[in-house]
Amino acid sequence: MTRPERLLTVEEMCLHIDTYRGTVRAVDGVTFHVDQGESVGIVGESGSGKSMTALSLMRFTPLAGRFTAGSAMFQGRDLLKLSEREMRKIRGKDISMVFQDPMTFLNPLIRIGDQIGEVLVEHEGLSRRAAFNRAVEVLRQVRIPSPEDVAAQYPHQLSGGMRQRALIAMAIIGAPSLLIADEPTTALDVTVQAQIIELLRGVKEKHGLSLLMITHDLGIVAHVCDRVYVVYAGRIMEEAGVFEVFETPRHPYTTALLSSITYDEESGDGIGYIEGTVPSLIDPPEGCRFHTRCPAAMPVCRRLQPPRTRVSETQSVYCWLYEEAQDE
Ligand SMILES: Nc1ncnc2c1ncn2[C@@H]1O[C@H](COP(=O)(O)OP(=O)(O)OP(=O)(O)O)[C@@H](O)[C@H]1O
Ligand code: NI
Repeated sequence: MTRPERLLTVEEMCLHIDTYRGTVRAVDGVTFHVDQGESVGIVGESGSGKSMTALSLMRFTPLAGRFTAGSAMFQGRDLLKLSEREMRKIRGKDISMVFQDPMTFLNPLIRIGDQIGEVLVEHEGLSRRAAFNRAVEVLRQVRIPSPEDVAAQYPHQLSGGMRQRALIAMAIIGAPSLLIADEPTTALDVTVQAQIIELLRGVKEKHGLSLLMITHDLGIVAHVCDRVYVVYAGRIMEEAGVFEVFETPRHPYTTALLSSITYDEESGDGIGYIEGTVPSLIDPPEGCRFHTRCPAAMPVCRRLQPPRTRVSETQSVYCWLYEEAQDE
């Protein structure tokens, strides 16, 4: 078996944001990777640092944010250290991103076709007209009906689902090798959600790109991802192949997340929501971040951050339950 090529390697990445209330450790020592052609999920509750992890890779982080440690190697370069000018060459061309709310990214004053074509004007030197025509083609690829008409429209003239399709068109027109999608369906109707997820899957296959899917929804992970990282309060708790995460979850947090989604099955009972909320990342718990909500917490969990324990080729867990030397 040939080893797939590594596309992105993030090691011990820390993004700290200074606020008037203190420093938010939004991403706090996160290690993960994405291989060529792979679809990787980052899943966790609200406030876990998923978006900040994604935005860090695009360097769309808040002004008050600082990378205090770590690296994010992409095609031989550390994304965390590039200048804004170098990043601009990468965005849209090598790495692109789809957001939860397309309106935060689409310019309301520019025609859809011109916005989508912009990356070709900027990076490939195409004329406005040629770029517009290519945009129409890509709008067709993402199955927008009457793409010529839509390309000439403005964002507010489109429905939410169509806007998200347009954003996906914009994300793929530059043929990036990595597409990051941050909760791309959360703001959409349920039926439209399924269509957008299917579209992303299709786009990934067709263009052979890698997908980093940020979501709180394990259903989407099951549907789209090859592997997944479970995050909590700015740290990774577990990483696993998509079957492993459902069949043999190891971390108590992963188990809790899984039980929180089984409620809508036949019986309707057994609602296992996770008690409590994600702690403030200004003054997060010592030791394992999850110990304050963990049913299996031991004294060591309160004091020391658990190391990574490998349990299979593709599964690792950061939990003292799996560490031999836990009585240190
Ligand atoms: N601009 C900002 N300034 C300061 N803190 C921020 C800022 N944006 C986010 N945070 C904080 O960073 C932490 C991580 O937030 P993030 O948005 O990455 O979480 P998330 O996992 O994406 O959650 P959600 O599922 O709600 O999108 C949170 O504690 C949040 O309050
Ligand atoms: Ni988010």
